[in-house]
Amino acid sequence: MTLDTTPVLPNPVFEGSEKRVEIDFNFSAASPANGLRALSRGQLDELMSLAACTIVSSRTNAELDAYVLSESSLFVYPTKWVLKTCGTTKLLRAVPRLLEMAAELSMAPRRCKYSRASFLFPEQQPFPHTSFEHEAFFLRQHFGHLGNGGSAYVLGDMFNGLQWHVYVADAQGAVYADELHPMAKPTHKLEVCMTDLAKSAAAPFFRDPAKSAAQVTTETGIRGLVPSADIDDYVFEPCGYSMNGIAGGGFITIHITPEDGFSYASVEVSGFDPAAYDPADMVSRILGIFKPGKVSVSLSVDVASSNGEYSWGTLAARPHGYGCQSATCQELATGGRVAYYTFSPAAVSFAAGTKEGAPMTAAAPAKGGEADAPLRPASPATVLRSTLRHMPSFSSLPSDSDYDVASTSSGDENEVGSRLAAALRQLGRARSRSGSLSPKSSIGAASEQGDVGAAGACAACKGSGVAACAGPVAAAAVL
Ligand SMILES: C[S@@+](CC[C@H](N)C(=O)[O-])C[C@H]1O[C@@H](n2cnc3c(N)ncnc32)[C@H](O)[C@@H]1O
Repeated sequence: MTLDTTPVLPNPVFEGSEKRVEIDFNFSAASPANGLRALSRGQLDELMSLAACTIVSSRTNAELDAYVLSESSLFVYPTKWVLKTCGTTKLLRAVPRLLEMAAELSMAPRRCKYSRASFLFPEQQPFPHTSFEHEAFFLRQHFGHLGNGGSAYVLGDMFNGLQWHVYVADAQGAVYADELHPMAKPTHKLEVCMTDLAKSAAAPFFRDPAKSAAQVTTETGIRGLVPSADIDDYVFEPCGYSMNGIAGGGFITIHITPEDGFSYASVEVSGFDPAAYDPADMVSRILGIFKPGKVSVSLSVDVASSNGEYSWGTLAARPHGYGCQSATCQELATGGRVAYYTFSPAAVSFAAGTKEGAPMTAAAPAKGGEADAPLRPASPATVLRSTLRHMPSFSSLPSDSDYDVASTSSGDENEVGSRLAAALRQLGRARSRSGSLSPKSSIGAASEQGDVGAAGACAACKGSGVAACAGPVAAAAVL
């Protein structure tokens, strides 16, 4: 008799990995002075229900309104909308109605950026989050009139760690820092996604009725990440944690799924002066709290520097105890750039000469790491999830008219599904005809555009023995 040794994951599982959309709007003379902040609570509730989540609590200051959601967070500035949701939410379904509500305020979109890491359970996502291609085409239907129609990129290593997906469209095309209105500032963003949290690090995020959310925030070290922030924190029942911290025009937002088997945590630090903190130090402190087995770090800025040099978007040091699996830089067609890194303690083991497949005993645990830090070979379940996550992307695409998914916010999903199926059949035919990348497609071209060589010259990975490194990060990474 053969025993089936495939590990069974708890059911239901929770998809921690978030989808995030950031839309910048233009004011007009007829717009209210507070712009999008004039949207009523009823309107926000309607939008959240389209995205399939609810508002749990809120904080406000002179610059923005911040909402903790049942699944992640919403930030509303006068001209900027940032919605981040996880689970099986339908984030993009809220976009068409948001654009209608903004039009009623005489505001039109100027820029849209959508980003997300790989889903842990992609097969559970609802349309249009069924694939990055579906998401990108959905976005193109609504923002394709901006600038070049939008560009879509996939960064990172397909086999090791999460990949990072980015769609961006900007009415102005490439934007340079020295062309910005004097009052306007580029937005700098650090996003850290972590999986396989150490059990001891995940434990405080299971609800203890004797502890307040504020105690959890302080005792875990979360409060110390941005000490000046006004914090709105929430511990879910029986587990799960979300927080927003706002300070001036910047925010930190943290979301934690502590369940063993699919543990996940994300930390985003956005909108602060880039000189206010060192991203490498921030990453180290975050890893000290969560002690994850896998880490991805995205550093992005939304405009290009005038001379093409960037002081932001590189990590000055590799996190202690972690090795770099991949380092990729993507200059955005709209100006600005995204640098994306994946780290894992395993990479350190390889660097130390541990044989593949042998039990891993990492020489150096993560900063503040403990004996139970998850330094272990991938389990079959992890490999299965990784395989699902890395199903191949399209290498050529049907035309927009073949793929009209603009009306899906209220449309018939079956009909949309049929149209998609037809488009996919056509894609299959086109693919077998050409067998190569369509020149007009930017999706799936990340390795051409984003990876900057493979000569092993990446300072981040030098000597680590990592085969998957995309190469040097714009010659600037000095990990
Ligand atoms: C707090 S939210 C955080 C989402 C975030 N993207 C993440 O996973 O890091 C998800 C966590 O809360 C738990 N949870 C409990 N009640 C929930 C609810 N009503 N809606 C969403 N998540 C809930 C989930 O099981 C999960 O552990």
